[in-house]
Amino acid sequence: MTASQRATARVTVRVPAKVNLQLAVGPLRDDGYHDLVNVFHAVSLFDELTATESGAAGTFTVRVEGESAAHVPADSTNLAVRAAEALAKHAGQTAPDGHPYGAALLIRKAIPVAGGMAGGSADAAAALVACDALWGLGLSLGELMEIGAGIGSDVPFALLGGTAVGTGRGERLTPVPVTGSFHWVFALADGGLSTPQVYGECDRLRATAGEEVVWPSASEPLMAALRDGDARELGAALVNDLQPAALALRPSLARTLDAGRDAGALGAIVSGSGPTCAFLAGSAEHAREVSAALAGTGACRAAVTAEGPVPGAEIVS
Ligand SMILES: C[C@](O)(CO)[C@H](O)COP(=O)(O)OP(=O)(O)OC[C@H]1O[C@@H](n2ccc(N)nc2=O)[C@H](O)[C@@H]1O
Ligand SMILES: Nc1ncnc2c1ncn2[C@@H]1O[C@H](COP(=O)(O)OP(=O)(O)OP(=O)(O)O)[C@@H](O)[C@H]1O
Repeated sequence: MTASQRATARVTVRVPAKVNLQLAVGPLRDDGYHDLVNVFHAVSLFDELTATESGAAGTFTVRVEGESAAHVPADSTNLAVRAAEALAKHAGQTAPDGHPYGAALLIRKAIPVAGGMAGGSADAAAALVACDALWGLGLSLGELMEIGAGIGSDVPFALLGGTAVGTGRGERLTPVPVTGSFHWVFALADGGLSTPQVYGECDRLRATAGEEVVWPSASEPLMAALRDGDARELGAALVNDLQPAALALRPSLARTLDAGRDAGALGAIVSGSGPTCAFLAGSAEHAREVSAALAGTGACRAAVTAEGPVPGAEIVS
């Protein structure tokens, strides 16, 4: 790429949030992670990330816009910056013409922060796709997923999208066949929950109860519901082993889940590590009804509708 091409180059990537349809938490490993069976589902709540050449060669900057921007770090701890830096390292730090890789990142945030919907991981995935294109690297999806797994367990799925089973710590993915679309309502909460704290609380609750931790496996009824496109069956099969921990740390979520069930949702579950709650509806119209009813109860900060599955991080311009 020439200096003048560099001055104008700009890549924008759209990346979805996720909800976990089944989050089965297995034993705690020696490295501090848990082995999982994690059925990821990408939904149509999107962050957008634009990467341009940075003013000073070889530097990385980030700016965050959106309602919750104040809660997202705008420095080198931002997961999007960490991902871009990891990609530059993978590519040998400098372009073939000797120009050091760098990028100015702009994130337009719509995914709730620390909400259990993998917003930070989504931005990391978007940065990988955007910088790969900006720098003309042409890495494969598999290569980007491998670099992403070094940033966070949820990052490979944000690249892949759709619906997929994650094993290991959630980074080893197998796509799951799905018929049609599912309609969701997400109840957004005030403030977030820390993922390590929720896993820690899960361990603590299990130890206190003397619960035997079994090796997780994928739920057959869940897989059948996805294959058949059956929202009622899917609603009944949703399961999240982190839910008791999220409820213990944020007891008000029990009221949010009840409010969604009372509003007619086919399934109600805490999304990942929470505190966002996810409700399954039978159609787009039903989702709008559940969303309006939920918002009216005051049991959440706001309710939004979305559908899934949708593709993973993709270049939009
Ligand atoms: C809750 C989920 O969002 C469900 O998809 C993920 O399991 C969390 O994925 P993530 O936010 O990308 O998490 P990471 O950044 O990889 O790990 C953060 C922390 O979460 C805990 N963690 C995460 C993944 C995993 N399989 N076991 C864990 O115990 C560990 O304490 C880890 O230090
Ligand atoms: N680009 C980013 N967007 C959001 N949070 C970020 C970002 N980079 C770093 N963070 C930090 O990561 C923390 C977790 O944010 P995130 O929104 O990814 O949580 P989450 O959705 O609960 O994650 P997960 O569902 O993957 O467990 C935030 O509190 C924030 O300090």
